[in-house]
Amino acid sequence: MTHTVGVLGATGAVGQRLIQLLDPHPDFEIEALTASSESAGKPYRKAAKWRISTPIPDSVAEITVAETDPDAIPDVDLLFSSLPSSVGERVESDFCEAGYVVSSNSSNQRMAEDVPLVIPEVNADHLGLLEVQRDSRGWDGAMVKNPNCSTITMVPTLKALDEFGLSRVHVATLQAVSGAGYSGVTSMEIIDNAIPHIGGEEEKMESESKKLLGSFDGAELAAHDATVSASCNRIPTLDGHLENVWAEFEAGATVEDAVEAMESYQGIDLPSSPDPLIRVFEEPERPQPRLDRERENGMQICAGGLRESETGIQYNCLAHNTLRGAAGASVLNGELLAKEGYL
Ligand SMILES: NC(=O)C1=CN([C@@H]2O[C@H](COP(=O)(O)OP(=O)(O)OC[C@H]3O[C@@H](n4cnc5c(N)ncnc54)[C@H](OP(=O)(O)O)[C@@H]3O)[C@@H](O)[C@H]2O)C=CC1
Ligand SMILES: N[C@@H](CC(=O)OP(=O)(O)O)C(=O)O
Repeated sequence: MTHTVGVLGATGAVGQRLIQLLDPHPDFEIEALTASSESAGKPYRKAAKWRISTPIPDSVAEITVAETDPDAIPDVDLLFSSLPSSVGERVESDFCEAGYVVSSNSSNQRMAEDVPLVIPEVNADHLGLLEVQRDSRGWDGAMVKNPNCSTITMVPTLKALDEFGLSRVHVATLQAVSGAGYSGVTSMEIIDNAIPHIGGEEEKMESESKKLLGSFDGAELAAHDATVSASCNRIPTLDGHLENVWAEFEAGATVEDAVEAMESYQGIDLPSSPDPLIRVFEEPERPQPRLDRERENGMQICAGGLRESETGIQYNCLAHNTLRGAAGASVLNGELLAKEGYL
């Protein structure tokens, strides 16, 4: 069954990635695009500075961009939101109140108690929080969030390893410039350089991971009790976040155990979910951003360099930050909402 969809913030970097994924999608048909007042009223091809290497799809080129307002768009089954979080904070709830189901990539409300933060292959059951959300907020619509791109890169591997009793995680990231948006980091700042600070990123990785790995009893969500410590760094790659992880466990785990747990980790049957979810490399120098970010349409999680450290297992992981980590993550959540009958 085909569902009609719209994109809030459609002219932006993540909005364009959403359109790239939704235009050929088997189950979704784009009917509404919104942006700021500057863009509203223009055909999409004029409002958006298209910066993706595949051409702007014919299906959206002539759609008139609407104001980001529930009264300005047609009645579609599902909205994807890639608004700046300050704007999302202000308007996303209005759409939910007006009856829209919103799959959002923006960071606002990710940690709210009644908002499911979901990676479908990790915690699809947390979608049950939508019943709690509808009761508490009196909405006909619903809001589901995907996590931060750095968090998405690491958490599927941690979930696979949690069978050994995850107790402590340290992670250091090497994040691509696209995570900061098209104008986020200037060339003078990043060429021949690395920046050991990304505002708010470490706190997001630490808190979002524990929510994602937590358990939902049908009424409340309990965060995982592992401690997570993150150090986030920007490097001059275009796309693909690479992360160095040190994981500690209550039970012992060998490298062979960890490889087996990651390779055999069961994903989920959704159109955008890869099989296998996690690709584990034997070559110690992989994964690498340039070589591995596009695997499985940019949706696979890659891992490698596994070794037994003094405290547990050390490894590297990588994912495409604007596909698996942003637009693709929202589309996957949309597919899950459709499968679970929320549309
Ligand atoms: N998880 C991840 O890897 C990533 C997540 N993100 C997150 O995704 C979101 C979007 O990021 P990105 O695409 O880079 O941002 P952009 O700045 O490229 O795009 C923002 C979009 O929101 C619209 N917009 C801006 N202000 C308003 C407003 N006041 N009212 C309505 N619409 C508005 C813009 O429209 P207009 O063109 O008219 O200005 C544009 O469509 C952010 O929350 C960001 O933090 C971003 C990158 C990666
Ligand atoms: N902060 C991420 C991208 C981002 O915007 O994250 P979030 O979705 O949490 O706002 C990066 O710089 O790579």
